[in-house]
Amino acid sequence: MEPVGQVDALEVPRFAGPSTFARLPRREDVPGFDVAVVGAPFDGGVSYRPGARFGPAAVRQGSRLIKPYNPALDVSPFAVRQVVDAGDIACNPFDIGGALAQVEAGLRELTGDGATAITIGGDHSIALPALRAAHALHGPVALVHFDAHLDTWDTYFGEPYTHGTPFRRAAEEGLLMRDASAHIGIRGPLYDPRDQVDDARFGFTIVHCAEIDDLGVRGAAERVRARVQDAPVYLSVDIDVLDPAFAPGTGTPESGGMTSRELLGMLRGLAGLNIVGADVVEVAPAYDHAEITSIAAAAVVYELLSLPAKDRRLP
Ligand SMILES: N=C(N)NCCCC(=O)O
Ligand SMILES: [Zn+2]
Ligand SMILES: [Zn+2]
Repeated sequence: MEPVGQVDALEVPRFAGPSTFARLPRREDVPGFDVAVVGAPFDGGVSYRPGARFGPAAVRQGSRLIKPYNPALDVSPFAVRQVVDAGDIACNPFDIGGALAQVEAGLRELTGDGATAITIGGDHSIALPALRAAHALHGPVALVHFDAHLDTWDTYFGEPYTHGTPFRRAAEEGLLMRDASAHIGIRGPLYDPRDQVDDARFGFTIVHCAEIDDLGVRGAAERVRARVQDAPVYLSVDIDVLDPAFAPGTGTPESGGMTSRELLGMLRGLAGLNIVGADVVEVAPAYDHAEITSIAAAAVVYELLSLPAKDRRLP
């Protein structure tokens, strides 16, 4: 059966009707699916500005202009696989551990029959249960992590589960392959020089944001490809990897970031990797202007949906 695609924007105006991601069908509207876009509206792990709980709704709204054909990768991602919007996972806003368990259970349920999920956060703490769910299916994964921040810190106020700590927990829990993961876009002040030593110990290499000036987008993508090779990849995009000019609507903005063109170009440069799961997190729409951040995040999700579709082209 042909996949059910988007509502036709030449028949029903883009601004009309329900706000599913890219105006795709809801999970319950089709018999089955290959890929689910799902919201994890939880922001109980933030250290600064709150509001990422409204990220999923804002990214859906920011996705209304997306069209079916992606010329940059020469694919029609919604024609070669059934992509659905699976709604939001209900997350307890008063219980971090409970919310993370709900995200893990929600993702396991969605992906148990071989589908993949792209999760829209929510703050970055939701990447930990997403990695747990990916690990349950694939074993240890290579993490490709776009962010201004390392997010491998230990605790905040003594708390282990926060948006600054998911990848330390993931390494401790054995969810990551040894020496296969990479951070891209890192910049800004650290707490201590040892932060980077700890980070390396957890198996990460860093493509610092300023290095992209010298390596170029293609060179930076090459470094990531060489690092992960054919490992199962979990791809996590903290929208604050973009400069605040390109993503003002986020909780912990850092000056001197990537342009959205660089980020989209780097994602396209990762076509062919074995991506088993992904997220886009930290969109906090209360700080956004003119949907700049949510449109960028929606474009990131679109590229993520296009990457595996590249291998599944219609004849
Ligand atoms: N935005 C994320 N995920 N992490 C930022 C942590 C910044 C801090 O140490 O407060
Ligand atoms: Zn960040
Ligand atoms: Zn982060």
